[in-house]
Amino acid sequence: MTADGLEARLREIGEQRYHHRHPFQLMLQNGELDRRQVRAWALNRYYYQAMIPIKDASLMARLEDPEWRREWRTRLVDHDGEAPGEGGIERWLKLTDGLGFERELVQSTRAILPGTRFAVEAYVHFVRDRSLLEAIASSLTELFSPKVIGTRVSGMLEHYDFISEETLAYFRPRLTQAPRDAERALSYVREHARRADQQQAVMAALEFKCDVLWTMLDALHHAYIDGHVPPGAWDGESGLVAGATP
Ligand SMILES: O=C(O)c1cc(C(=O)O)c2c(n1)C(=O)C(=O)c1cc(C(=O)O)[nH]c1-2
Repeated sequence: MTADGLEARLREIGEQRYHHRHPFQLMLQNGELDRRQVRAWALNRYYYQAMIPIKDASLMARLEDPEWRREWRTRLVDHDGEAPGEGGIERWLKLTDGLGFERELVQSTRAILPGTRFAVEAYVHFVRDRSLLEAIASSLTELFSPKVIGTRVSGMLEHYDFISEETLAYFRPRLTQAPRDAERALSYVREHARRADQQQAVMAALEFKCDVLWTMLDALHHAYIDGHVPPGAWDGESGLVAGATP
């Protein structure tokens, strides 16, 4: 397959399997969730945010070219910031603050769903254990994130009176960071996946990553929409600051 052919296949995988199609995502953007369900989403997704720089640090440690390490380093800065109080993780905490969560509960991650934990850990392990090409390819879901983020942000602002531009501040920089990161990862993959077996591995890596994101939303759906909250996971009430609207 040519590089263009491979890119077209990758875009097809995203169209079919990315979480923009997940029922929980559709309910979130269409205003069909209650405050408790939106809280559960923010609480669980914190774990993804917190682990992204850890997976990127492990990926970066395997990049032998300083040029590529410099490129990848910006991802760590985007999430961790250059100083305390900055960066994506901190902005995600602004969202959980806005939803009334105590930071201690969020940052401890003790109340997240086991499904969230297993899915996110699987991503971190995949990036650590597979080839560098597969690790980089697994970040390519970001080709599709600006669109789903745009729909999610405008839907949430329209439908939920407990959500504001300020609490959703996490997503604004992602609209420029994600395309930049995805373009770099895509150019790496186009250049390095030449043989058929490499191209198959790249497509499988993207499918795996779509499954990670899908599984995170499945876990939320099962617990907080179907009502099967696993033992030990957030019960919908605890961990809120005194005076937060239930
Ligand atoms: O809101 C979203 O739908 C969404 C999706 C994804 C993604 O496609 O993996 C990421 C993000 N957000 C995100 O904010 C982010 O920092 C991020 C990093 C990565 C990655 O795989 O390295 N994906 C994503």
